[in-house]
Amino acid sequence: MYPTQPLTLLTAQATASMNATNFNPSACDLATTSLRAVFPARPALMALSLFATYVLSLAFYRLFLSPLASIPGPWYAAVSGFWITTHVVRMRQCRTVQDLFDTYGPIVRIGPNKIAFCDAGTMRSVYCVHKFDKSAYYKSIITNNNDHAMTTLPHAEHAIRKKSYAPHYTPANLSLFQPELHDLALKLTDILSTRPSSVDVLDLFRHLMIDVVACAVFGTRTGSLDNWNKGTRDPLGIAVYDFPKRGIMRSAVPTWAWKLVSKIPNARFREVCNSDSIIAEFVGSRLYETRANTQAASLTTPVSPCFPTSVSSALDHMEKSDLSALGYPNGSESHVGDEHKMPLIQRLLVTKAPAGDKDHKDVVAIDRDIVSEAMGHLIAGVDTSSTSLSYMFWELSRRRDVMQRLQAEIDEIMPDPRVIPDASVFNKCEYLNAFIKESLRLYGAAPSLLERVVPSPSSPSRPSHLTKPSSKPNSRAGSRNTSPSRSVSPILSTARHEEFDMMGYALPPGTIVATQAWSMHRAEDVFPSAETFLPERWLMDTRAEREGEEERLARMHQYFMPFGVGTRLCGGQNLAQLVARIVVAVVVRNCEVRADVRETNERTMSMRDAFVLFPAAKECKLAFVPRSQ
Ligand code: HEM
Repeated sequence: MYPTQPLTLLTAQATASMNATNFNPSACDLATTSLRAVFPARPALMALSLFATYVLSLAFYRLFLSPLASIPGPWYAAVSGFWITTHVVRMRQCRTVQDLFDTYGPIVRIGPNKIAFCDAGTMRSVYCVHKFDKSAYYKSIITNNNDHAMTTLPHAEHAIRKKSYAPHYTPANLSLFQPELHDLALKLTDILSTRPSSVDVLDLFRHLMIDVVACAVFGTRTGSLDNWNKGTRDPLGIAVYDFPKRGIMRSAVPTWAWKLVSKIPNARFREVCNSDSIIAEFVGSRLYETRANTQAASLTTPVSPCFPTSVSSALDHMEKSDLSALGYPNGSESHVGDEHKMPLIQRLLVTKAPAGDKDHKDVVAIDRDIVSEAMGHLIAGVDTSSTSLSYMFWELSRRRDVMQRLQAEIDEIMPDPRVIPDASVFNKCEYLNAFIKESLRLYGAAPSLLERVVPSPSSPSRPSHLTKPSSKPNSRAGSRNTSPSRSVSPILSTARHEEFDMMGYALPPGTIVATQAWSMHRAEDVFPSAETFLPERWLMDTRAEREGEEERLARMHQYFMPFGVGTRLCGGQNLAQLVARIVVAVVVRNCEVRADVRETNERTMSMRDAFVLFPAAKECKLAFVPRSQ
């Protein structure tokens, strides 16, 4: 939109001036002659100066005339997206945006068309109340050439997807997978306590998470943890690790060139390029197995009418023929309180599979959709959880006080170090939960800008109550709240029928707006000594006045967004938290954690961000010593 505007302006001005003077061919000849005098037979020079004029006028427009011109921020960020891109490439965007907040206040222009803000009220408005669509940025993590929940940009389309998978991740449904999670946690502890030297837990936890997600999503054991332990190559693990790199390359290379690039004769490079198809092949096989098994089961075994509440509601709209073809009883036969464990992929088949003799094309499209959705969960769940777990254990290795307090609490609820309590017991462990929250505050694995787009008046996602006509165009919508106080809750209202008032500034449709957990979690007035790891901050101080304490904790929760916020909240957050509780509890019950500062220290663990967080050294080496029981 913006790039064309200065040119249009220039053309309009040129036409106007031609109309204003009586057009005279001899004057025109004169102009051509003088142009020739300046650019004697040098079309390249002429093109160059036209281009320079275009660039300068564009910069001038963005800096002084754009509707975003009055928003604070460095001039070079307003002029071009190049500056912020350099920080993205250096994997330091989160810190850079934080520096801008420190310098310019809670709303900053970080690109010609991009605004970052750090304010709890505005965050709620954008993500929860008005539910702006996601920006095209998310398309870089598309899987299997198809959308999944994370990459579906329009809010309305996303809501349909979410409905199909969300019941799977309720705490009640996830609790059915506890036996497998307990097995994996004990296997992990055995591996850790028998290693004579330090291990790279980032890599180890990645393998653990592949097993975890595979069990909850595909209902299968991939043996990734075993492969890691035996030093066997793990193709799925490698593909999941490679996928983000492929995404970056894929978004940088045009589609026509991608086929050539992915044929570059280097085995490792081709493996990275093919990571998407390797994962798709694995997930596709699981889907066909699941369908075959459920169809066979319907013919051989009388199926018990057992679905948990959440599943029965998902089944309500299914036709009887759909359900029986897949081996399930129809929705009316299921009843509340029954429990039937099914992996996500099976659930998606139930909710998305077409009735009996649907067109082959429909089946192919639905299968592709299920495969991409399941792949999306694998990609979203593995690196995020393994990074967070790695930082948790790194903190434990250097904070004896935290480790001791945690061990005291866990020893109480786990008298037998090999018997893991139910999730409901962990939910009541105050210090364990405070420890996990504090870890997610400082080391939440997705601390980056969650980009959304100000909708246009015609957008189907645009809430109707946001189209009230009012004040002047191209001006600030009202006086800016210059106070950095984050307790203000600036409800978005419309300045003109196509503009939004964000913290006193009118933003036109198409503006990209975002906040980042990195900054929300480091707001000093909400989290005093924000850079210090203090699990205690999440506990009620019994010596202080109760009302004040409740207010303090509520405010911290308003700013706490490690899993995002609003309708696009992390789909797997309950699984991530369940796994974190089990793994932390089992490991601290069985082992002490140590770090050799020569291999793991502040420098190697310094945070880098490429949407997902990771340590600078891309590894986290820790040693685990069995505790004397
Ligand atoms: C510590 C671990 C995790 C963190 C910090 C995390 C963080 C996030 C964040 C911040 C988002 C929102 C992105 C946005 O608004 O743009 C998100 C989305 C998502 N995450 Fe997670 N995640 C974690 C683990 C998992 C796990 C274990 C799974 C599943 C197995 C998962 C599945 C998803 C899905 C499906 C979405 C897209 C949700 C939607 O738009 O419907 N995540 N995650």
